[in-house]
Amino acid sequence: MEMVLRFQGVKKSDEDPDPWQTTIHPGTVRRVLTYFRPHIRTVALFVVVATMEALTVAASPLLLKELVDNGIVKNDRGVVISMACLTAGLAVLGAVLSLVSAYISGRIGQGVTYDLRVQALDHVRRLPLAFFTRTQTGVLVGRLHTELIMAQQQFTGLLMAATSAVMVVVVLAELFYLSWLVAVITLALIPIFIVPWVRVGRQIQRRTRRQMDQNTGLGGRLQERFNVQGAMLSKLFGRPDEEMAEFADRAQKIRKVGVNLSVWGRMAFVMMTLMASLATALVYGIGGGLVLTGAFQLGTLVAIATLLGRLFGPITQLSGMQEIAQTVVVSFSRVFELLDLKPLIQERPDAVALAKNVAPDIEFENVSFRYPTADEVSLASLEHLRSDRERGEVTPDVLREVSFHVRAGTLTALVGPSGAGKSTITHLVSRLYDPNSGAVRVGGHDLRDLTFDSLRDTVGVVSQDAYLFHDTIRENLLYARPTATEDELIEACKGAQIWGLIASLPSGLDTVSGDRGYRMSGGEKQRLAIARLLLKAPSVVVLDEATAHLDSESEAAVQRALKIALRSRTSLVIAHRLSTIREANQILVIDDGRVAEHGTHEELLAEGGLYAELYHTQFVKPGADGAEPAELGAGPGPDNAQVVREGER
Ligand SMILES: Nc1ncnc2c1ncn2[C@@H]1O[C@H](COP(=O)(O)OP(=O)(O)OP(=O)(O)O)[C@@H](O)[C@H]1O
Repeated sequence: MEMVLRFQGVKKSDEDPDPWQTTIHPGTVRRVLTYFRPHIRTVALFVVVATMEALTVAASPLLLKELVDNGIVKNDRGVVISMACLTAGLAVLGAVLSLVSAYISGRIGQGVTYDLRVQALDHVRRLPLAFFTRTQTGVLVGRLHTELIMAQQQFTGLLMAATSAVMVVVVLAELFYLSWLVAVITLALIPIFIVPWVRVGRQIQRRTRRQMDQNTGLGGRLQERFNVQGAMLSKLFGRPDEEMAEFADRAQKIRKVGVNLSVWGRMAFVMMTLMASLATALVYGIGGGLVLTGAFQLGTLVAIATLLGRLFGPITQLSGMQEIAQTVVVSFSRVFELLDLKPLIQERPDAVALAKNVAPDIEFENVSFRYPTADEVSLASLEHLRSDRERGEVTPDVLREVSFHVRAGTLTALVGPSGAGKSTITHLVSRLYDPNSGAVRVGGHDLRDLTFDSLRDTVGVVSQDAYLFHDTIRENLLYARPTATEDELIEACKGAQIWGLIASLPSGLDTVSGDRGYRMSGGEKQRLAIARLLLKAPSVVVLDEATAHLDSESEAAVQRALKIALRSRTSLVIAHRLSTIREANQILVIDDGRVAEHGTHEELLAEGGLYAELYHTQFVKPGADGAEPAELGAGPGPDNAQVVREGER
């Protein structure tokens, strides 16, 4: 049976739907409890300390009774002093125990959420690229970070409420011991105080969750708009007034819920104080009368009044327990949702490693592929913009029955119209996706039979727009090989034709690069990526040549760097430069997800098919007799660096 947690009575008109109104699947609570198992000893210690704390709290009213009845009333100074000292001692002990229990409950709460956080981060790290292409980064970060912080706080609150449960039991037992009549009246009156309190608690919880959702939403939006690319896009295309209005609207909602929350928080405090005062008045009113009639001793009255003062805090805390528990379970279940996403790409238990330092061949055999649907790889709640219909929509095959063979140590160039499937082919070689049918083989092994480590070591990728972390150039390079020495780093940079630039920077390799550091040009970034590749020294290179216009100096430098990077390696290059295409051992012309033609430059030109057409319309400057070839997708540049043929390697 499914348990549906619904929080009724929320004004929804101008609010987003409440994501906390969530269906909890059977077994979720049990699954949350399994996270306690490793901390069971700490939980046991917590119960012991919480019980001791409750006993110290409960003992002091009895000492006060003794002080009044046998000290003050009987005029015995010794009893007064000793009971006062004992009460003070107990108060100190109670305070120490309270701190200890807060520490232990904090440890349990943090421990449980630590386990969940590490597990979730590890799992998300393994999810396929398709998951990240679909998911809104800000929302994912919110789910993994902000919401878990909230879960942890609530979790600690839940444990503190458990202390309250022990306290309520002990205090009620003592009340019955002192006067069963007062105890019964108290029990009867508790609901009158508790019902409004529960309502207030619920409002606070709901608003806290809404505040968190709104903060996460705004955080995600800021992250998207204020990174360098986002900021540039919004400066070039943005509609500043509308965007500002949207930000202001989100900020306004946060402000509104914040004001609301502070009022409800104050209301809780006022109610608590009011309840304690009313209870004290009631006890002294009724109990005072009983003392006058002789039914009660004065000490008993003082003890009961003190006890009641200590009952309300724990009871109010307990009354909010259900709401807190719901929040914890919902928070956890939102992380479980992520954990339950099965990575489409998995390593087989019997996976084998490829031989190291030997350039393998690459083979595509009848490979068909379509990009996975949103339902297959991601969660609706992390995508926001997609409709249910779109989520299940199956996209058409992007590759259809693709077969080709790249011999070991040779260069294959992929050319073809935009959207033909060239990048998709390279994605399959690095196993970012698995084919839907057919097989991709490297060194004779189906990629699905290889270990992730060995595939990662074997295949090196240089993309068009190489990504750099916001870190020093050194750290960005060491990412490829953490053990590289200074000399090896310099050697790689020299090979990639980027050392001249790095050496001229005041901080050299320690210059911070990336979005917020030293901004490298497209050509420089690609050469740094080539340096990273040289350090990694893979035996297969997958390269997407930059289409961006490079000045002739950069162009020549990139070509020289490539010449070194591709030497003795099996290479698959999405080629945009004529120099690369001409020098390739094999050219594959990709069109509409198929290999339309294959051969060398000369063979394909002679064939007079799609390649010849592409060559004449895009490779050769139109309109000029005997025109010089231009670079495909790049501006004209000297063809002074040649990628070596197999024989020259
Ligand atoms: N993540 C994705 N999800 C769904 N479809 C995708 C995805 N990535 C690419 N496609 C689609 O797959 C097809 C092939 O794309 P691909 O990037 O492989 O083409 P390409 O030949 O490399 O194009 P270009 O030269 O413009 O980079 C295109 O129709 C594209 O829209």
